[in-house]
Amino acid sequence: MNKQSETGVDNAGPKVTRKVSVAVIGAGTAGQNAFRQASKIHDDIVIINDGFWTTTCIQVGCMPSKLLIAAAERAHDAKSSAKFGVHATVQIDGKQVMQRVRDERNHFASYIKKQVEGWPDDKKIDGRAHINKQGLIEVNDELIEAEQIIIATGSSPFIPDGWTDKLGDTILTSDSVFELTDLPKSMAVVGAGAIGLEIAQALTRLGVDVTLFNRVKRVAGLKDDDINNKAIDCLSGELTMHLGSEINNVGTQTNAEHKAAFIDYEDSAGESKQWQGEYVLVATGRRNNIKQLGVENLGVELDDKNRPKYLSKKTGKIGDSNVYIVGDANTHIPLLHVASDEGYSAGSMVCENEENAYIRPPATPFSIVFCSPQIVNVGMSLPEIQQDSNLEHVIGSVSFDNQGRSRVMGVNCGLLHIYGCKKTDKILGASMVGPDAEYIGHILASAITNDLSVKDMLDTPFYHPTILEGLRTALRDVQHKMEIPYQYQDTQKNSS
Ligand SMILES: Cc1cc2nc3c(=O)[nH]c(=O)nc-3n(C[C@H](O)[C@H](O)[C@H](O)COP(=O)(O)OP(=O)(O)OC[C@H]3O[C@@H](n4cnc5c(N)ncnc54)[C@H](O)[C@@H]3O)c2cc1C
Ligand SMILES: NC(=O)c1ccc[n+]([C@@H]2O[C@H](COP(=O)([O-])OP(=O)(O)OC[C@H]3O[C@@H](n4cnc5c(N)ncnc54)[C@H](O)[C@@H]3O)[C@@H](O)[C@H]2O)c1
Repeated sequence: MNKQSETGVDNAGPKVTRKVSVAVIGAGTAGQNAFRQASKIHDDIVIINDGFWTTTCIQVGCMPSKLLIAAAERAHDAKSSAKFGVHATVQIDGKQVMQRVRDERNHFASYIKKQVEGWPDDKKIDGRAHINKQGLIEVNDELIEAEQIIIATGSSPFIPDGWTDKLGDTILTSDSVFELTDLPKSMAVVGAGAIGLEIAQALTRLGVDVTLFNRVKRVAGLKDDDINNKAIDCLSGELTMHLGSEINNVGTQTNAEHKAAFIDYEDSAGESKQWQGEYVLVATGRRNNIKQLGVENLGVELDDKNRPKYLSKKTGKIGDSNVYIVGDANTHIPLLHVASDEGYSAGSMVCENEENAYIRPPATPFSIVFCSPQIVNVGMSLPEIQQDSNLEHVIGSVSFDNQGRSRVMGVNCGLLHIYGCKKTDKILGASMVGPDAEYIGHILASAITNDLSVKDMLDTPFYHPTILEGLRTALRDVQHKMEIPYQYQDTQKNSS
């Protein structure tokens, strides 16, 4: 990877301190997997990481957010049990809630720490890497020449220009919110993507006065309008949302000796308003950590959104170079299981027997937002399907508002759309808001990955009474709309 030796240009600068077969930059999920895999073959390998060695997912991402949601669900169940004739008094100890989030997070982190501690010290470098003009990796006082480089530098919260200064210590992101030692009284959450929705609802359920802002009338980036509208409908019962609002200014002001954050915004009707409260959690998206890294010095071209061009979605390889960009760093699908698979594949690719490497196929697109009811997307989105005129599609649908088991459990709000292909009897994709969506999503993802037909799925048993029977109703609707007469039986309509 040393451009100096390729070009023959003499470099009067510092000398290379080590030469390695493989350098992994970033020790999150993707980087650690790549390192573990590549270490099976290569001994001259190095992994460089800036910050904690325990992964974003465990430290500030998936795990602490789900721990907060777990507490919120307990509070919600207790508070909403009166309709079952069960009356409970709920007292929320904010300090204990936040302490458990961190204690359990640290418990998960300790396993990763232990693994990393087991790696030889001379293969780990704690520091921020930069790739210099010669294509060499600069980190601390080292200059490393690597034959192959795996970049797994992850992503960071995006904060709109100037907000950090204007909001001072009232600003929070997902990197800092889980470090709060107590639950605040009030909070604005800006951004109704996965992060904003999950945290806003959890904190609301824990008694925080939360106001959620989003500039478009959409939650969780839903692309199917009916599902989006249903999600807004289900969530708005307990969550104060200003969707389609435009934030014009943010800042702090002192009222009666208390410092408060404020947000000046125009609501969706165009009326100017102000919100005031204790904290502003900025959840306006994440950006890949690549801009400052110097990847252009390795010949990697980035597009105007900092996405690497010529990226193999299977392996993270960039064109025919010896550079791999995996996990959130490549922005392809910034989710944990994808980072994990991509790291594994890149780690296998840099091994000598590349041809025999097991490369996991790109996963079927699949995402879950753990708000309540959950939001799930699987396979192709509706706009993607609609753009392809060859895909003759039908939309099978089921409402969970009156679905048997959902109603029994008091979680009956939701809608599932399954996009079926008329020509092939296969499932193209699905979008859902509703109870047990995480399980329904997994079944659909498995069906798409394994190329099952709608008939195959309907020939498998659905136990009664389950929320999953709703999936069967939607599949039957798909089959009915496909108008494949030999498959559709009127009698099947009676599901319970
Ligand atoms: C609040 C939150 C909740 C989430 N919930 C979920 C969820 O429920 N399910 C899900 O699938 N996904 C979830 N995600 C996304 C998931 O956490 C990420 O997709 C995943 O952790 C990315 O892993 P990674 O290995 O690509 O990056 P990371 O784990 O971020 O690792 C990157 C590492 O590289 C280091 N680094 C960066 N630049 C340099 C440099 N120049 N030199 C050296 N080191 C560097 C970083 O410090 C970091 O240690 C969530 C994310 C957040 C923030
Ligand atoms: N359950 C999960 O799988 C999970 C959970 C959390 C995070 N994640 C990952 O983290 C990524 C980032 O999540 P995210 O929620 O931060 O980003 P996102 O891009 O999904 O959502 C950001 C939201 O902020 C809004 N927004 C942006 N700028 C705004 C502004 N100035 N004013 C008002 N609204 C604004 C956008 O319209 C969008 O709705 C996700 O794409 C996902 O990959 C996954």
